[in-house]
Order: sequence, then C-alpha cells, then structure tokens
Amino acid sequence: MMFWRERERESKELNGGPPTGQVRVLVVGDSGVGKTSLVNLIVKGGSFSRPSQTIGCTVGVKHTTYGNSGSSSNSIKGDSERDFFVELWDISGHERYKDCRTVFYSQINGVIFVHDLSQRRTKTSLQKWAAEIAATGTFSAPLGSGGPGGLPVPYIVIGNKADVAAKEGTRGSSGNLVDVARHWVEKQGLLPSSEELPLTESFPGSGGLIAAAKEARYDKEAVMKFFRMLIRRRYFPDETPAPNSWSVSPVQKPVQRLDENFSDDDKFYKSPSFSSEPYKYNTHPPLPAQRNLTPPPTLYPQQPVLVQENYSLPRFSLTGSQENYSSSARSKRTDINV
Ligand SMILES: Nc1nc2c(ncn2[C@@H]2O[C@H](COP(=O)(O)OP(=O)(O)OP(=O)(O)O)[C@@H](O)[C@H]2O)c(=O)[nH]1
Repeated sequence: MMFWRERERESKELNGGPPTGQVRVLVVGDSGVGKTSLVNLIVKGGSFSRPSQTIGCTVGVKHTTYGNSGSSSNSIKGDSERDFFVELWDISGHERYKDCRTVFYSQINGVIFVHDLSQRRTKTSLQKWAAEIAATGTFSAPLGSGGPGGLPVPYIVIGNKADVAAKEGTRGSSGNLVDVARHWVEKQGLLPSSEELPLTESFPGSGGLIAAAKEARYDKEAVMKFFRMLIRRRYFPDETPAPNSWSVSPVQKPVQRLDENFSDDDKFYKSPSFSSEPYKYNTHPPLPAQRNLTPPPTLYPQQPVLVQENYSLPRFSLTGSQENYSSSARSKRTDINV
C-alpha cells in the first residue's frame, strides 16, 4: 500500500509537479494610506471600517488558481488548474518601524505601492519606498533591469481614497462622477456594497460614466492578473504570455514610472494612455541566466536567492518633512469616516 502511494506521489510530481505554490507581494506606502484596507478587500472582499494600525507587518493570504481550465487560465499545456497562494505582506508605514521593517523584505515576487490621492506627498514618497526595498530586499525571479529606485520585480501602484480626494478637490475630479460610478460598480456586484476602497488609480474625470465604471471593473481584474503574472514568472517562466492581454504581456511600457516626478499629478493624470492602463506596470521577461534563479514549482517555502549587486542602491533616509507628514497622516486618519 505504502509502495503504491509513494509511486502515485512520484508520478504526480513527474507529470507537472506539485499542485500548489506561493508568491510573495509586498504592500507598501505611507502610514494611513489604506494598505490594510486594501489587503482586507483583496483577501476578504471587504474592509473593516477602522483597521488598527499595523504593527511591523501582517500577512494576508489570497487563494487563486492558475491553469488551463476556468477563466483564470493562461493555458498550461497538458496540465490542469493548480492552486496558488498570494502572500500579501502589509508593511506598516509608521516611522516607528522604519529601521526594522527591512527584515520583511525577503524573497519578494512583486510590490503593490499604495498612496492616498488626497495626500500628494504619499505619492512622492513611493520612490523612497521603492529605493528602500531595492536596496535592502531579496527577490525571487528578479527582472532583467531595475524599475523605480532599482526595484527588480513587477509592481503596480494604487491610488486610494478617491472619495476624500474628490471631496477636498485635491485632483479637481467630479465627486458626483466618482460616487455614481462606484454605485454602478456595486450594483453589478463587482464590489461589496458600501465598499469605500476603490481598486483603481482613479476614475478618469473626462471619460464619462460608462468609461469610469469600466475602469473600476477592469482594475479589479487587473490586480488578479498582476498576481497571475507573478505566478507565471515564478513557476512557468517559459510560458508565452497570452496575446493582446496587457497585464500578462512580458514588456509593458509603464504609464508613469515611480522614478518620474510624482509631485506633478496633473501631468500624470493627463497621460493619454492612463485611461486604458491605469496601473503602472513594469515587467520584462527574465533573462536566460536569471531563469536559473527561479526555483522550480515547489510545495516548500522559497529558498533564499541572492540579490544581484547591480540592483543595490544606497539606502534612502527619510527627511524631516516626511516625519512631519507622518503625524499629519495619523491625525488625518482619525478624521476619516468610512
Ligand atoms: N475615506 C476613506 N477612508 C479610507 C479608505 N481606505 C482606507 N480608509 C481609512 O483610512 C484609515 C487608514 O487605513 P489603513 O488601511 O489602516 O492604512 P494603512 O496604510 O494600513 O496604515 P498603517 O497601518 O499605519 O501603515 C482607516 O481608518 C481606513 O478605514 C478610502 O478609500 N476612503
């Protein structure tokens, strides 16, 4: 009996390998921008009204599938759908943990940057987050060339608190449009009702209601596509990306890179390609040599992979203005009603 079980297991591993795996995604941004809310939304489909401040780091896990059956498929020839876990490492943005949070930057497959649309400097500081992660982190399946701050893994940027930004007129966008678009999205069952956290960079003010609503729908799918792209890069690097699918395309021109001027919001939001590609994508196919760094599909935790030296950049240090901002963000947080 034992013998046959052993043979069965061996044959399963030979025919396509273990049925599951995991990728690790860091979720970073300044304190109070809504990282925990975002992780709750992704993992549980809803967000707590007042999440407590993250201490150090918390990890949410999203289950997804990848394979040749079902809508999530990107076609793995001769194989069935497999289970994967996306670890969302929600890093506290508080200054208190600045010196020790780098212990969590380990074996990263991708990064979600979050900023607050009503607090312009939270967007500016994403560059520093990127540089810090690039300088101190270790990476799984790193890219051929560094992204913002030298970051060698794919990333997306999510602008949160569109409702606050609209109310305060931070971006001069139409509050009505945002509200109507969100209600429309809720009605379609795409977001839980009373959901306050849009999974979108923004609702483009000029695109009209239908376009705005479509954006929201598309963006939610885009987050899952981002995860599947990370799974593919780690576990199926030889797979050809599906044609005409921007989110799994191996080379995407980012709408705006993090190393561009973040403070120039107007320039960013007027980007002609913004409405069709709301997420900043930076993906390149791994170089042949780097494929060796990608561990094979495995049931076990990721093995340490050395960071290539040319990805290392000087460690950034926070300025006094950010210190000030941090306290203002905290006070802002208490003002917000969700
Ligand atoms: N109005 C509004 N409030 C939001 C939104 N997203 C999150 N919040 C609120 O903003 C506050 C901070 O959210 P968190 O998710 O804890 O922020 P965080 O980035 O994880 O903060 P740290 O743990 O300090 O790093 C909470 O009170 C949330 O309820 C949003 O889209 N709109």
